[in-house]
Amino acid sequence: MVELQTVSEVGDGLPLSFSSILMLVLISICTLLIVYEYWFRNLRYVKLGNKMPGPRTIPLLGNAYLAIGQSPSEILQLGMKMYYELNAEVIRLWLGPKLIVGLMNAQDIEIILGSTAHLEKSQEYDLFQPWLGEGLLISKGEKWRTHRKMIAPTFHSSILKSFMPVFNKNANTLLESLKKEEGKEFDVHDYMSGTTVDTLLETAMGVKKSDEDNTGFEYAMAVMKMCNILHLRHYKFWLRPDFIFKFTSMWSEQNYLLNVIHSLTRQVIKRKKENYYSRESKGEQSLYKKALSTSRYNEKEGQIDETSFTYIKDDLDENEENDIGEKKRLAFLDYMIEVSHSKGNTLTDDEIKEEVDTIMFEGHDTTAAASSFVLSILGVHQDIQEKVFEELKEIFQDNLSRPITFNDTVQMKYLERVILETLRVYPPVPIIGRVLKEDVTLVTGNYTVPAGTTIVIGTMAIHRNTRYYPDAGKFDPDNFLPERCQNRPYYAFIPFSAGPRSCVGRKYAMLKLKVILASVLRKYRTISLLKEEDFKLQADIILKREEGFKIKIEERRT
Ligand code: HEM
Repeated sequence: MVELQTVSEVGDGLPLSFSSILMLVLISICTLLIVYEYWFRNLRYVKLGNKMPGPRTIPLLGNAYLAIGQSPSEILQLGMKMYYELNAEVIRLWLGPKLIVGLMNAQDIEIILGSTAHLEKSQEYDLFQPWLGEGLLISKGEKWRTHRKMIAPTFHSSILKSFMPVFNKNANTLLESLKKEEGKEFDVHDYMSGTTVDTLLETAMGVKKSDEDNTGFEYAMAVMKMCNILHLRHYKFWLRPDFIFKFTSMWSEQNYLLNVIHSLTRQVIKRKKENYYSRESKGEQSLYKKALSTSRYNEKEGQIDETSFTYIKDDLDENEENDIGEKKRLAFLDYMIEVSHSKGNTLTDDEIKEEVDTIMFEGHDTTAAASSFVLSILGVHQDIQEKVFEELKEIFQDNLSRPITFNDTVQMKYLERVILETLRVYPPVPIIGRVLKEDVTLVTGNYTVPAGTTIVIGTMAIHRNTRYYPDAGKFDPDNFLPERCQNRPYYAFIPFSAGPRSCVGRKYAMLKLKVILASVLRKYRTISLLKEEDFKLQADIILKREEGFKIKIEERRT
C-alpha cells in the first residue's frame, strides 16, 4: 500500500513525513528571519536609527503594527500621545525596514527646511502623482527649480492687491448663501470650500464663473474624498502598492474622482487658451506686454506701503526669485499660458495642467480648513471674537458692509493674530515629509540621521512644544504680539513650511482669509455648541474636525 504521507526521501533513504517537511521549512524560515534580523540590526543605517528614542519595535514590522486597525483620528491621537509620552524632540519609527524620523525642535527643523540640500519630498508624496503629475508640490531637481521661479512671482503682492474686488465679490456671495443657515447648527466647511474654489478660479486662474455654475462645490467634494483615499493609503501601508490598491473598491472611486477634478482643470485651461487665441487673432497686445506697461493695482486710496504687507517675517520676501520689481505682473495662469507661447519656451500643455491641479488643490483645501477652524474657535472663545469685532468696528466705523480695501486688511492686526494663532494650534498641513539624500547631524542629541531616512516634520507637534509656547494648549492670539515673536525661533512657527520650498501662496492665503473672515465676522456672531477640548481632530492630508466644522451663526444687530 502506498503511504500517503511520504512525499520525499533524503540521504540514507529514510522517508520524510509531511509534518517533518513542514517543520524543516519552518525552521529554515525562522533561521532566515533570525539571520536577516541580525544582518538588518547591524546595518549602519539601522544602528544610527536605533540611537534615537522611539517606541518598541517588533521584528520585520518595526512599528508598523501601531497603525493596524486605527482610524484617522486615532492615528493623530496616537502620534500626539507618543510625542508627549516619549517627551523627546526627535522620535524614530520603523515602518518595516524604512526609517522615519520625526523632528520637533526648531533648530533641527531649520537644518532640514532651511537648506537647499534637502528639498526632495518623501516617497509618501508619490501617491499624489496620478492627480498632480509632477506639479510644484512634488516635483524634483531642475524641474522644480525652474517652475518655482516661474510660479512664485505670480503671487507677488502687486498681483494679490488686484484680486481685492474678486475677494469682496465672493465674500458677498458667501454671505448671501449663509443666510439660510441663520440660527441653525451647520458645517461651515462646505461653504468655505466652495467659496475658496470659486475665488481661486477667478483670481489665480482668471476665469469667470457663471451664477448657476456649481463647479466649486463639486470639485471641493471630489478633492476631499481623494484626500481621504490618499491618507488611508499613507497609514494602511499595505494599500500603497498599485497592484494591491487596484483590487480594492477605492481604485474605481479614485478614477471617478480624478475625472471630476481633471475635468475642471482641463476646462479652465481650455477657456484660457481660447481667450489667448481670440486676443491674438484680433491683434491685441499680449497680456504680458500690457502688464509691463501698466500697474495692475489701482485702488482709490492711493499709494500702498509695500512693507505693510508683511504680516510676519517672511522668507518669500527674502527670496530673490520673488523680487520681480515692476516686471512680470501677471496672475498665475495668464502667465503660464503667455510663457508657453513665448519663443524658446518648453512649457508643455501637460506641465501647465499639473501646475493648475497643484495650485487648485494647495490653494483651496488649506485655506478652507484654516477659515473653518477660525470660525469654530471664535465660536468657543466669545471674548476673543468680541475683540475681533471691536477692531472691525473701528476700521469700518458706521459702514460695516462696505467693500474691504487692501489698506483695511493692513489694519486688521488683531484678526491677523487670531488667524496666526489658529494656524499654530490647528495647522492645516499637519505633516511635511522630506527624504534625506545625505547624512545629517541634528542639534538634538547630536544624532546622525542617515541618508535615505524619511524626515517627518509635525507642524502640530512643534507648534505645541512648550519650549516655544509655554502655555501651548491655550488659544491665545497674543502669542503673535511682535515681542513674543521676536523671542521665538523662526522655525517654531511653520504652518506654511519655511525655507526655499515653503508655500508660494501664503500671502494670497492671508489676504484672502482676512477678507473672507472680516466679511463674515462683521455681519455674524459665530457660536460653537462644542468646547474646544471636544473638537476631534482628524489627521488627514489636510487637518480637519472629524465631526465637521459645526457652528451656529447669529446676525449682529449694531
Ligand atoms: C492657509 C493656507 C495655506 C497653508 C496652511 C499652506 C501650507 C503649505 C505648506 C505647509 C506647504 C509645504 C508642503 C510640503 O512641503 O509638504 C505648502 C506648499 C505649497 N503651497 Fe501652500 N498653503 C496654504 C495656501 C496656499 C495657497 C492659497 C496656494 C496657492 C494659491 C498654495 C500653494 C502652494 C504650493 C504651490 C506649494 C508647493 C511649493 C513648493 O513645493 O515649491 N498654498 N503650502
